[in-house]
Formats: sequence, C-alpha cells, structure tokens
Amino acid sequence: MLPRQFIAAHGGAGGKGNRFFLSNENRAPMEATPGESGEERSLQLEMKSMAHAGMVGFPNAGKSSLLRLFSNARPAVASYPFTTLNPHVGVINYRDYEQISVADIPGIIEGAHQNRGLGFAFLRHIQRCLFLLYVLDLSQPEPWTQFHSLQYELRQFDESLLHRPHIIVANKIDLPQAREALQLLRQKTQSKVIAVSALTGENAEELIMHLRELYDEHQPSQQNRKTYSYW
Ligand SMILES: Nc1nc2c(ncn2[C@@H]2O[C@H](COP(=O)(O)OP(=O)(O)OP(=O)(O)O)[C@@H](O)[C@H]2O)c(=O)[nH]1
Ligand SMILES: [Mg+2]
Repeated sequence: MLPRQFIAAHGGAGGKGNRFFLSNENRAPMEATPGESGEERSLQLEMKSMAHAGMVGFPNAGKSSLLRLFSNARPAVASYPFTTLNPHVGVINYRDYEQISVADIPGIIEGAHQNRGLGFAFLRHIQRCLFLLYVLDLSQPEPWTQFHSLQYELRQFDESLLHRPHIIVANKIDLPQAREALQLLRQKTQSKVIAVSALTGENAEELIMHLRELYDEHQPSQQNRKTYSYW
C-alpha cells in the first residue's frame, strides 16, 4: 500500500519570536526575526482511478456495454474497436446502500506492451483495484486465448496484477456458438467464469451478486454482510 500522506515540500525553519528577546532589561520585546523560506517544488500529479473492480478485455469484448448494464455510467458503445479512449468509472448501487465502483478502460490487444493498439499505459488505472474482471468475447474463436494474452500483457506491465483476485466475465452468451465456447473455456481455466450477455442482460444479476461477494471478501475494513440485493 502506498503511504497516504507525504511531505511535498518542507517549510522553512521558524524565526525567533518576541519571547526569544525577553530579558530583564526588556520585559516586552517587540523584536523578532523572520523565518527562513520554505522549499518550493513543482509537482505534476496524476490521479489514478481507484475503482473497486477493474475491467480488462480486448477491444469490442463488451466492457463498456457491461458498465452501462449494471451502473449509471454511460460510456460510448460501438461495434468498432477502441471505442473507449478514456477510462470510465461506474457505480453499482446495492439495496443496503453499499456501492461498488467498476472501471472500464480502453481495450488491450496482444502486443499492447510494445505500444500496439492504444498501448497498455491505461493499465495504471486498474493498479489499485481490489479485483479484476477479465471480459472475454465468447463469439470469438478460442476465447481462452484472449485470457492468456490479457494476462501476458498485464504481466509485462505489472506482475502483481496477476495475483489480484479475479473472475472471467464471458460476454456475448447470446450469440451462436457461444455456449460451446463457454464449455471449452471452463475446461481450460481454473478461474471462476460467469457467462453473461451485456446485450440481453442474461445473467447480469448473477454477475452483480458475485461482484458483491468479491467485494465483501476483499474489503478488509468492512464487516461482511450476508443479506443484500441489487436495486
Ligand atoms: N450480441 C452481443 N453484442 C454485444 C454484447 N456486449 C456488447 N456487444 C456489442 O459489441 C460491440 C462492442 O461493445 P463495447 O461495449 O463498445 O465494447 P468494449 O469492450 O467497450 O470496446 P472498446 O471500448 O473498443 O475496448 C458493440 O456493438 C456492442 O453492442 C453482448 O453481450 N452480445
Ligand atoms: Mg469500450
């Protein structure tokens, strides 16, 4: 964990106040010396989004569609890759007033670490997320290769991201052949897979509930709450 506070610039040493000049001769000194100047620094700060969950996926996998489905965020959705150019954060509201924020970042492609596509610098926005959602497109052949490529790119960026709790969100279950692909995907990975359709909303509830379980499990300061439901 990064320290929450740091000193950006030290103040200068204080001057001598009136009391310093107090003496038997001078019971009410009006003398004082000015303090030294403080340090001066120019800082450029970058805010990293701090969502609870971070979505990673290939372009067009449906990350923004999912965010629109379960939160109030309205990122653009379109049938061409790299629709999302900037990170978006959406908030899921639960009935017990708990809120989980989810970050949607631009699509990552194979070779992103060599600056292919939009590069992988956007991954910095998910570095502080408690858990990750790998969003895969089930309509693409061998969707598990997307998972491996995404993990490979994450590793190049920050190996610790691979140890982050995660689930696979297998999207586009409504499309032909998606169910067969899902079966194979499940055989080829040990990760938890939740199949959904951002288009029809199929299984959205299950995903939302599972996010809550992940959140309760990995939110150390919070007391786990057993009864909850989505708005
Ligand atoms: N059939 C079907 N289409 C979907 C589903 N989810 C998303 N799409 C479509 O897939 C396309 C891409 O969706 P986006 O949500 O923009 O994908 P993205 O992952 O945010 O893409 P980038 O921003 O380019 O990384 C759009 O045409 C969506 O309508 C789904 O579950 N089923
Ligand atoms: Mg998008």
